Amino acid sequence: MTDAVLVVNSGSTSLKFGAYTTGKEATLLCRGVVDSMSTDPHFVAKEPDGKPLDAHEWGEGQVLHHKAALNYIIGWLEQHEANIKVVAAGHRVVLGGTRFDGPVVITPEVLDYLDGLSVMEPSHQAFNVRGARAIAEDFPGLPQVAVFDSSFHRTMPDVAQIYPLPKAARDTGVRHWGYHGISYDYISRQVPKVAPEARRVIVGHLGGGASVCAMLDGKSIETSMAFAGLTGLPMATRSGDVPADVIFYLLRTKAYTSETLEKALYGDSGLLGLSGTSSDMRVLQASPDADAKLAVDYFVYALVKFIGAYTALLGGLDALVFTAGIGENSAIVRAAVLERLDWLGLKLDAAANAANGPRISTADSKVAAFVIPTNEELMIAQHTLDLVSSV
Ligand SMILES: Nc1ncnc2c1ncn2[C@@H]1O[C@H](COP(=O)(O)OP(=O)(O)O)[C@@H](O)[C@H]1O
Ligand SMILES: CC(=O)OP(=O)(O)O
Ligand SMILES: [Mg+2]
Repeated sequence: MTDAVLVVNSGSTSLKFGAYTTGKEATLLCRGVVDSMSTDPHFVAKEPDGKPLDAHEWGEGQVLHHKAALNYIIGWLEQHEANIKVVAAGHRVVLGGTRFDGPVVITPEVLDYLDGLSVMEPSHQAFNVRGARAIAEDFPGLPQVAVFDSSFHRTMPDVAQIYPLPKAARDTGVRHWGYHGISYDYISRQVPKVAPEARRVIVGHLGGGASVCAMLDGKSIETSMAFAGLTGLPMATRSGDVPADVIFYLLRTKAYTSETLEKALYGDSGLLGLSGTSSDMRVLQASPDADAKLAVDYFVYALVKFIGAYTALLGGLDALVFTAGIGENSAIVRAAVLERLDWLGLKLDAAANAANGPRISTADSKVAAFVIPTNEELMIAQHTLDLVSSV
């Protein structure tokens, strides 16, 4: 049996996992997902290089709760060819609130605090907590750690962490939290390896959820995803920034109720809303449809707008980094963004960009641009090992 840290990213309908070695440096043993948990649950496990290891289906119409999914995963790890004994679990939790600016060992009291934050972040938080609670109930002796997306952004200056609202509204706990911090934490540790001189860095975490982060000396000073997972860049199905006056108009005219509008902003907007056909950048890029092109154009437009603003906040730019699904794989989006940043002295190396980097700017470009694959799971495994071995 190999001892392992189980990394869990527990979402609303999917539960992603990775098993990592213990010891000084975490190394991936295997990973997988239980998908479509409320409609057609199926399990897939893969080797670190992506080779399929195993699969299982529960059947269409079946509902698999987080608890059952985690029991299945832990049982599978121990019993199948993987032969892995889970000795600790690390969870991705999007919001740590004011209490946690770094990873924390999970206790029942910590879980209650984190669950209490779900009202602020409806799309991830409650599901993240549910995964941790399921393990706490069924494997009570297992040490667990929560690693937060919002923690990385607690270095933002005070002025960047507030909104210009009346004190009564601010006193309810409204803050610019920021997200994707586990990914930014990882990237901030990679940047010095490829650009040791770079102090002013902008990173685009462009996945299904997407955001931009301005980093000075590896620390977040601003980020685009704001209070919950809805704001900033347009995303696969989330709107990104939409003015509050538009929201009020849609409610006042009764085009939507607050429930249907929230659902539309989270689930039917962004790339899907603009294209009317797909939330997947790959599909949109390949489509001849004018609305698909509009969706891609808007994504690039919003990205350039944030990069421009963040360059001003940083007082210039040394390096631009693309990461996550779109950032790592879409040469089209990266080229379109860099083309519009020519004024910054950013020069695209087209061949390197087509090969997905790592450096996609030319040697004489004043600003360097990189593709750096993110690794949120490794970051969670490492933080978990650090905390568990120190308790
Ligand atoms: N080759 C590609 N070209 C363009 N976009 C891609 C490519 N591969 C993946 N993507 C985009 O990446 C997105 C998923 O990113 P990822 O970081 O894996 O997402 P998440 O963590 O949100 O599930 C997909 O929605 C898809 O649009
Ligand atoms: C916080 C957030 O939006 O995460 P994801 O991109 O995983 O949906
Ligand atoms: Mg992601």
